[in-house]
Amino acid sequence: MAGWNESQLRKYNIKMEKIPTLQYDDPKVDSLLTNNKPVLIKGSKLVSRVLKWDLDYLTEHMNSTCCNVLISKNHKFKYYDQKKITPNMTFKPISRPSPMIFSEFAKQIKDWKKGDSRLYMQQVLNNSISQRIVNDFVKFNWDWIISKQNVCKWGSLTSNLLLIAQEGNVTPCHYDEQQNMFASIRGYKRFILFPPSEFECLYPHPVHHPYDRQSQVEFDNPDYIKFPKFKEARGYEVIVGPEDVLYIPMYWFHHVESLMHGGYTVSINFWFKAESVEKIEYPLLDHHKIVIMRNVEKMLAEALHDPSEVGTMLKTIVLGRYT
Ligand SMILES: O=C(O)C(=O)[C@H]1CC[C@@H](C(=O)O)C1
Ligand SMILES: [Zn+2]
Repeated sequence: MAGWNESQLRKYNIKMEKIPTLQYDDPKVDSLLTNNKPVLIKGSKLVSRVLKWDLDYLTEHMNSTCCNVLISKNHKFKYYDQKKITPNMTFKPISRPSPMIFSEFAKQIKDWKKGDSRLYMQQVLNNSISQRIVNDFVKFNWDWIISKQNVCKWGSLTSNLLLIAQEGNVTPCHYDEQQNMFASIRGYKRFILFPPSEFECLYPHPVHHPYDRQSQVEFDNPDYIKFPKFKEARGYEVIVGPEDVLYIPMYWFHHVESLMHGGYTVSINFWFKAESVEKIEYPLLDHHKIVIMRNVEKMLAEALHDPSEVGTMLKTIVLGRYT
């Protein structure tokens, strides 16, 4: 019995294949990881000793800790970079930070009624959290995850994000610039992943926009006039359940949703810097091309002293000359 069913998934008009699911000791796991290919890994026991991290336990041990909570008028929690909001910009994000102490967050989740704003806790785990949480943190299967970090020659572990979502919460499609091992502690999450080569079908916002790295396409109501290639996007789908670990390769786009009617979910991710020493070899990999495009946007904005002129100059370079 899977513990979930198709009726709990939001419906999108996207072509999707499955992501391979392998046992942690299957040698194919390392070959997928080292080739930047997603894989769902079972049996690693990465977070098995913290399965007790439910709202009651965390309230008891994080009670008065102030945590980073996002609040949204709908079910979407689209990340934005505060530092990229300029004074003359009219930017109205769907979700916004609303820091609160853990016990308040837990209470609002429990008392939530349809129509209320939704909440999503996304709290970086550091030693300012309670001693008990720190004690639990050291019980992760560090030997296993460090062995993966080494076999893939990833850089340092930069952070762990503790994620507590209400059922049905959605993190819209975006990519990150770090390697990610994503572990589920409670509940089920559906991931739709797209390789970096799908960049032109997913239309991420310009680099200097606060929504940098986030797709402009509303999956539940795509604007096929503005984003015609979205029709051709080919994704990969996987359901991540308790104790599963999903490898999300850097620069792979991902849409994440906590299954509807599945209760709240508790997850934790492990973000690693990319290769410690990544020598660029040819032919370039698809994610290298995203890095190059990002550098072109950054360099042009720097040279023009005005990010709003970047699009005009790129059109001048391309239209009628490279098209
Ligand atoms: O781990 C990542 O890369 C993310 O995007 C996290 C931020 C929101 C989380 C979610 O599960 O909804 C996933
Ligand atoms: Zn992400």
